[in-house]
Amino acid sequence: MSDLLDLLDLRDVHVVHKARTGGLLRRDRVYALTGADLTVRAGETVGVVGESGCGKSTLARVLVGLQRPTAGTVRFRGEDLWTLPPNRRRAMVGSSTGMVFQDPSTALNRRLPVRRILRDPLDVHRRGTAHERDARVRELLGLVGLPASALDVLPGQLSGGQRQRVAIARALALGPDLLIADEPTSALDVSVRAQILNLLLDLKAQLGLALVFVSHDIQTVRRMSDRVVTMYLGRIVEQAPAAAVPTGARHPYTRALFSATPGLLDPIDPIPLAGPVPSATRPPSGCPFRTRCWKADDVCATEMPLAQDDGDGHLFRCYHPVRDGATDRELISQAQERA
Ligand SMILES: Nc1ncnc2c1ncn2[C@@H]1O[C@H](COP(=O)(O)OP(=O)(O)OP(=O)(O)O)[C@@H](O)[C@H]1O
Repeated sequence: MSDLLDLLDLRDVHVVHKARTGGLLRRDRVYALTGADLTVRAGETVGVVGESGCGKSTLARVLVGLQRPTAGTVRFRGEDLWTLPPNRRRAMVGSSTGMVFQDPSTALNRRLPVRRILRDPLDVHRRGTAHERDARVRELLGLVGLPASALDVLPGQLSGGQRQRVAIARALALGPDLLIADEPTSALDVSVRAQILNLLLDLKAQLGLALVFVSHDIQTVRRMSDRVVTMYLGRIVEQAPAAAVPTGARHPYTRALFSATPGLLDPIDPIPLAGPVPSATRPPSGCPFRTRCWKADDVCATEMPLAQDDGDGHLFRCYHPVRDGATDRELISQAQERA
């Protein structure tokens, strides 16, 4: 049931790519996103974590209407996006969402001065008079903490951090309700990462934005988010209030992922997992994590478990969830025994 605070609602969304993974003539199906259910509410920050290739960017692209799902529905403020006429869909998504990509060097047109980069979305969407657009461009620069002197420079003349500020300003140009940041700091020097993360948090508070934040850096995700979404091999396996992660996480994979992050938990070693991540072209039947999970048994191979609700928006899909209050030491010894 959706309510007025729901901005985006994904129901049973699948994305299957065709890719040449097995030689020139063979095109395999890559199951990038499978059966995703996710609601993003106004003003909240949702962090998305998971190993490389688990479908985080695909999910982000679906959320901003850049990726059409193979199946399932994407509702934006209650409207089924992919049944709208293309012009309406683009206008709706374009003015209500903004996307910040990993690498501002490739995301910004190198030949255009900052002024043109920021004017462009306002011109395309015909926002206000020429005078108002110029004023908005100056306002955007101020919002991201850049001086007016940056208006006439090319992206190449700016530092990486300044370029990412320009990319954020551009994503904010049309006054979106939702900002999606896909690894927004991983291409930046370590010294400026915290500044960009703090800028995103300030903007979110100042403008009342919802923020979807995708990152490999799960410590940062946890610190920045209200809710943490864990993905594994194209599936959302858990969504938990950030305060409940990691020790209150119920899915074995979330526990294992966080246990591998130095400094977060007490244990000396990460929870050992069996074998590698299976291929997204041939995901295992049932729960995709079962081939590596120390708790898996025959039932896990049957079908994907239904989502269980732990209250307070905490959902997980597992036949053998981690017991509430289980310590990581306990989980490590269980996993070692099973190995
Ligand atoms: N256009 C595409 N064509 C074929 N396969 C694709 C395409 N885009 C993504 N994939 C595959 O879909 C799966 C999910 O990719 P995705 O980029 O969403 O993962 P990710 O979690 O964001 O990875 P990373 O953290 O490395 O960016 C991967 O197996 C990837 O190789």
